[in-house]
Formats: sequence, C-alpha cells, structure tokens
Amino acid sequence: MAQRILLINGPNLNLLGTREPQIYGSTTLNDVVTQAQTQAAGLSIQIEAFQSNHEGAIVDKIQAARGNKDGIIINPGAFTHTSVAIRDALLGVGIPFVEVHVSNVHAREQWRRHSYLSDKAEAVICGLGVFGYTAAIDFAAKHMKVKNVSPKL
Ligand SMILES: O=C1C[C@@](O)(C(=O)O)C[C@@H](O)[C@@H]1O
Repeated sequence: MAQRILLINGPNLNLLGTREPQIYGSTTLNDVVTQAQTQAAGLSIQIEAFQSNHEGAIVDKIQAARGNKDGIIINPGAFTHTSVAIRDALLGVGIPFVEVHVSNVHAREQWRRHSYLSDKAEAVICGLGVFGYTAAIDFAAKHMKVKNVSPKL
C-alpha cells in the first residue's frame, strides 16, 4: 500500500511567493503543492495538502489523520513557536511527522529558534527554501513506512 502523507501549511503560508520574498522566495504555495503532487506520483505515494491560518483547524486536521495517514509533513508557520495544542495533537495521534521551515529559523530572531515540535519530529528541515518540502517528501517516501497493515489471512 502506498504511503499516505498529509502536508500541512500553517498561518501566512498561503501568502508564499508574495510574502517577504527576500526571506521566503517567489514560489507560491500553489506551486509547492503542484510540485509535491507530481513528486508523489513518481514515488507512488499519496499526498493530501491542507493550509489554514487557524490553530484549531490544524488541530482538527491532525486529529482526522489518525488511522488514515502514515506521516505528516508540517510547516506550522508562527504556530511553531507558540502552539502546545499542535504539539499535543501530533503526539495524540501518534503519526510520525517532519517539521519544515522555508527559512533558516536559526539565522533570524532569537525567538524563532524555539519550536514546540522539533524534539518530537522525525526530522527538522529549515533554510532550504521550498526545496525543504521536496526533501521532506523524499524522506517520507523512503522512511515513513506504512503501519497498521492488516495481516494476510
Ligand atoms: O511563518 C513562518 C514561516 C516559517 O515556518 C518558515 O517556513 O520559514 C518560519 C516561522 O518562524 C514563520 O513564522
């Protein structure tokens, strides 16, 4: 069975491509998702993409992934630095996740260095620009193995 990956983008990432392009580049979120779907087809995995500016909507989406997704790739945006709720949701569903940041959060404001997710992530990618999503998908395809496969009768 193909891996089923949920790609989550948090607040303000809908503005990717036009938002602070000197930091985040000129690629739009639509471009990222189109590229992710093309990449997924070549890797025989399935990707569902979701973006929200709302913390609760992201928590709901993570909870809904229980039992039907094998891995989560998440760029939590500013919620990275604030959200115990997103951390608890990811731990609550027990789905392995990769944390992605387009920018190098360690080369910016001091407070961006703290993440509520990183110590629980399978991997953390930052500073690769939007290539970080490509790297995360490649990693997910190779290492986020399908779990809960029904035993053969
Ligand atoms: O919204 C974002 C985007 C970000 O997650 C990134 O992709 O580099 C980094 C965060 O600090 C910021 O709040």
